[in-house]
Amino acid sequence: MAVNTQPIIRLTNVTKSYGEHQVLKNINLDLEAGKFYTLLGPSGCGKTTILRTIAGFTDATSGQVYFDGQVINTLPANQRQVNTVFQDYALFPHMNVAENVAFGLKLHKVPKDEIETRVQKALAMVQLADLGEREISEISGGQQQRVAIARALVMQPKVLLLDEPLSALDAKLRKDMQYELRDLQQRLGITFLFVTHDQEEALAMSDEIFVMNAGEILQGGSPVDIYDEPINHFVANFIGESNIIPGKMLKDFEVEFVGKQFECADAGMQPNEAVEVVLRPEDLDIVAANQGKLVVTVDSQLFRGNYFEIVAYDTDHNEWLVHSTNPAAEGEPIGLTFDPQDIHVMRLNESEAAFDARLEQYEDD
Ligand SMILES: Nc1ncnc2c1ncn2[C@@H]1O[C@H](COP(=O)(O)OP(=O)(O)OP(=O)(O)O)[C@@H](O)[C@H]1O
Repeated sequence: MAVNTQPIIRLTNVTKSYGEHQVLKNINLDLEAGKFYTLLGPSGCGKTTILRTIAGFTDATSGQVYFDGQVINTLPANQRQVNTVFQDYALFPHMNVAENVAFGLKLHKVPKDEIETRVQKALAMVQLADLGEREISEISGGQQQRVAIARALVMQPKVLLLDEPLSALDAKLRKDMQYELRDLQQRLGITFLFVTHDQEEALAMSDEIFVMNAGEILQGGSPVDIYDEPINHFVANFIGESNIIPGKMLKDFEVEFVGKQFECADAGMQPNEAVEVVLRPEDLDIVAANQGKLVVTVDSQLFRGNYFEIVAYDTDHNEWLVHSTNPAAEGEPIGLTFDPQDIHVMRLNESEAAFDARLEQYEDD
């Protein structure tokens, strides 16, 4: 039997403009059924606009939005099999918890006893089975957040859109909810599209992350791929902490930076092509100055609980961030070592679109 690989949601060449301001530029996105996806990017990059376009609250200026293979650009929001959990929860303050969850079902004229069963089940899913009769003003922020999720899940959507649903919670509750949401998604097996500007949250929760900036998706991939192989300076900087150092690709598997040559794992660039080299702070080991592949001078350090964050400078005045379990002496030189596969070489100003364009040109030749 053929496996259905059609994406549940597909966006092709979607743009959105408000007057002169283009807030989405040629968005292409495929979401498979049953996976946890995250849109990650800074404030104002267009994450919410993508969610609203999928939900049917905003019309795309151009391009197509598909649900299960059908174009849904003109389908009203209430007829889409998609529900949204909003950042501010948007609960009805004059209704109790159960009434809030029941609201959408009543609107769809679902029979009363079915409503009761489904509401109870949805409340149990988010561990609020006993709080149905409480007023919204009588529950905590974290519980309100769960009501908002229950209210969306009770509609049995195929896709759940979550717009920064954890941003109002304190750090501890936020971590707990990350686990719970991930667990819920896996148990229900529906597609989640989650929006955040918190890279740690995105890395912890997602099957796949789309990193956005200024209305564009710069890179999509698994958390490990995006962390280990950032496509450009922006992604490297946005996902985790990085040392990004200017360099030159001498030939395949050989790169130069800070005036020295290093073996690396990258290939396929022009000889002597100008590049940027990414080295993660946790991939650098400190050794005696005369044994290092590079020598840097320690400027300052902070104790971060399970490691020391050390700031140092090389002779070209590049700043180096190093994570070490041992402290270093400020003002003193230290040696840094790293493995060839810890060096990640990036082309300058690389984006997936630019890469794809190059590939197409290559295929046409
Ligand atoms: N109705 C509107 N009219 C004009 N501009 C809008 C409108 N809605 C959004 N924008 C603009 O579109 C851009 C993208 O907004 P969007 O809300 O999608 O960003 P975001 O990535 O979700 O940001 P945040 O993380 O702050 O919520 C912003 O510059 C915003 O000001």
